[in-house]
Amino acid sequence: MTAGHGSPSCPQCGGSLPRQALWRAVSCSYCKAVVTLNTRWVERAAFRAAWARAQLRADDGDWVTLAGTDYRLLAPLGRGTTSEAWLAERQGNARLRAVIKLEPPAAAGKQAREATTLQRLQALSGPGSSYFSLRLPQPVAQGLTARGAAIAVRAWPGFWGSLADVMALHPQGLADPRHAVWLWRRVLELLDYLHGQGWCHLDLRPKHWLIHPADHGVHLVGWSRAAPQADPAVDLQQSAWALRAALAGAGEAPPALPARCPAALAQLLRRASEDRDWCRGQGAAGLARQLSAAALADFGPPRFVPFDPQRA
Ligand SMILES: Nc1ncnc2c1ncn2[C@@H]1O[C@H](COP(=O)(O)OP(=O)(O)OP(=O)(O)O)[C@@H](O)[C@H]1O
Repeated sequence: MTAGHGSPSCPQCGGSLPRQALWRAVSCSYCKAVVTLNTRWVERAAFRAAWARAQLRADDGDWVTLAGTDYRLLAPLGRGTTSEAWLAERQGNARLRAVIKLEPPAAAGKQAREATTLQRLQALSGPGSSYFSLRLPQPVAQGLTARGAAIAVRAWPGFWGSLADVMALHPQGLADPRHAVWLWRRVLELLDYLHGQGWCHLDLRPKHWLIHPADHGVHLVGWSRAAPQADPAVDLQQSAWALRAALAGAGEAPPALPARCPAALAQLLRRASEDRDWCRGQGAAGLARQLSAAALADFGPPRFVPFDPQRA
């Protein structure tokens, strides 16, 4: 604490300090506290101890080194045909929770494409970009590791599992068709933004829908096939098929909508999944409006229906 141009004073007892306190540590002659007023001064021993802690690598557990940085693998999250997704923690000074997808080395090219796509999606600017950039995967690193090709994205808190995981728990299909409404609405909102920016996802299978039960959120993963200047109606149709499958349950091909799915929602899902030209005419925003109207007709005014993936 300095009083203008006067002599500095001790922040602990208010006693006056020698001027050297402005650039180095001094001992207060009144209260004996070791004090410096230099905000850029760091004690060597404390800095070294902090640096050593940041470099610490426990010997237990699983590790991968990706793009020169160590990641500790914390828990498996899911599996694809040849891939494993892991919750991981980046080590070092800037710790970060990430999801790492490990695949055989031959997938490196596909993962590089996915990383480039994700960077381009994060760089989009326009109405809604700051909001939707948080709902799209944020790439952290990509490259080869000792365990194969890897891509890391920031982890989303609150994620439960994929829609495919929900379906595996419910071979008879979702018991409450009202959940189809928020699931589809979340994806249509994202598609409306994405299509408006000229991009399509092109692989909206249920395993790419990540579910956040508490806030009725859906995040999309699996961006390796995404492309600019494609037909947005493909995404709209695929999203409708994914929901038909979730409502119908396993073993139905093509998924037949069960009797518990009420008329307006069933008719909309049938049309959207089977009529690509109609989807193109509607666009994601048009489908979202149709969904609101169907939900009102079938279930009455909107209300929050808690989603428990175990009992849905
Ligand atoms: N970012 C993520 N966060 C949480 N889980 C994820 C994430 N990415 C993937 N997963 C989990 O891993 C599973 C498999 O992932 P994905 O479908 O992307 O792999 P894949 O089928 O091998 O790859 P691709 O779809 O590119 O062919 C997903 O269903 C999901 O459970």
